[in-house]
Amino acid sequence: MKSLSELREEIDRIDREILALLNRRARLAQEVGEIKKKKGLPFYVPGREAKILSKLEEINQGPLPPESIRAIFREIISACRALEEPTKVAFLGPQATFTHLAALKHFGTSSDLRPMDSIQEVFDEVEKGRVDYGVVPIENSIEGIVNYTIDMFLDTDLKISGEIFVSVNLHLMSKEAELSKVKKVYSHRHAIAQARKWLSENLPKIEVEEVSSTAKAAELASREPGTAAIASEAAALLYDLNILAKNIQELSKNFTRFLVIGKTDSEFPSGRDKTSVMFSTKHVAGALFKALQPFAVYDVNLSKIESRPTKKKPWEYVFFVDIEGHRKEDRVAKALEELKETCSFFKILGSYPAGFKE
Ligand SMILES: C=C(O[C@@H]1C=C(C(=O)O)C=C[C@H]1O)C(=O)O
Repeated sequence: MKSLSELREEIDRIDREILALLNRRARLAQEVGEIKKKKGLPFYVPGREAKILSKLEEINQGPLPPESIRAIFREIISACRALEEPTKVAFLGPQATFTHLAALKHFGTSSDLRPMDSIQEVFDEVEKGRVDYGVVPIENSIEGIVNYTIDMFLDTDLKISGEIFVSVNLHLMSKEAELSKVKKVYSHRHAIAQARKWLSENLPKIEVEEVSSTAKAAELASREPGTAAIASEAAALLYDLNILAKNIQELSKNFTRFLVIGKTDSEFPSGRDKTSVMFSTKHVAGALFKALQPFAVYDVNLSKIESRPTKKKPWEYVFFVDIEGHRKEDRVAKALEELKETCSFFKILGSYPAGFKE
């Protein structure tokens, strides 16, 4: 068996090799950047990045688990991209919200991440070209759709270029060191709903106040003695709070799904893509059935359907549908073409690499 010092020497040697390889990779990415600049192509190619990650996952033999491989390579890619220019990303702030975690998970720490006060502001920043992309929440696995985000697509021409899943682990945190000192709890509406059972069992008579985000709740709890927040671990770190109870959400498997919005979708198919469309049907019997039939005919799996009021005329609806596959794949293209023919309104919101649910 090798001694401790021998093992450490070998690790140091390997680290030097990794460093040299990382810089070789970075120089190649810079060359790619030069070519893209000359051709006027966007530097960020989400489909290519997703393909790199899934290929590495495929060949990985461990012991590192796939989520570690993805996290490490996300950072490598983020750093390589930043050599050209850090990708500018607006997200629903403040710092340490779950949307911030989603943006970090997708774009890496070498990106220029900018917190915004509202979902509307994230859309505005992208539309005005002040940032390259935006990250907004779209649905939670327990609470369902984020109406505000989905309705924004009625009024914008922005496209979807990515999706991100973040597992929501909610903790009760406070400046206080004991639960008995907590007299009031702050959090976001969704987080309060997800922790309702725990609250009624453990803090039954306590005032609970809704605020705009879990991070805002943590900030308030850091300033007001006798209060606590339900928020993420990142918020506890940022605001230096004690975690008094861990994982107080009702279901241990609780995810929020986020969308990346931009001026274009992800044109480059990654091999594991989704496509989102919105449409309205004519007011005739069987219209929705006819609209969705092409998906069955061309064997295209539908992963979500949501209907929302158009807000123009009462009782008129627009449907939002997510399907598996890229709009450039033959069967998807055919199904979408046929769907379009049956609709009074139809728009492709974008094709993008499917997010990883870890
Ligand atoms: C290097 C490229 O440009 C960017 C950086 C990538 C990387 O570092 O791997 C991948 C895709 C692009 O977002 C490329 O397109 O290959």
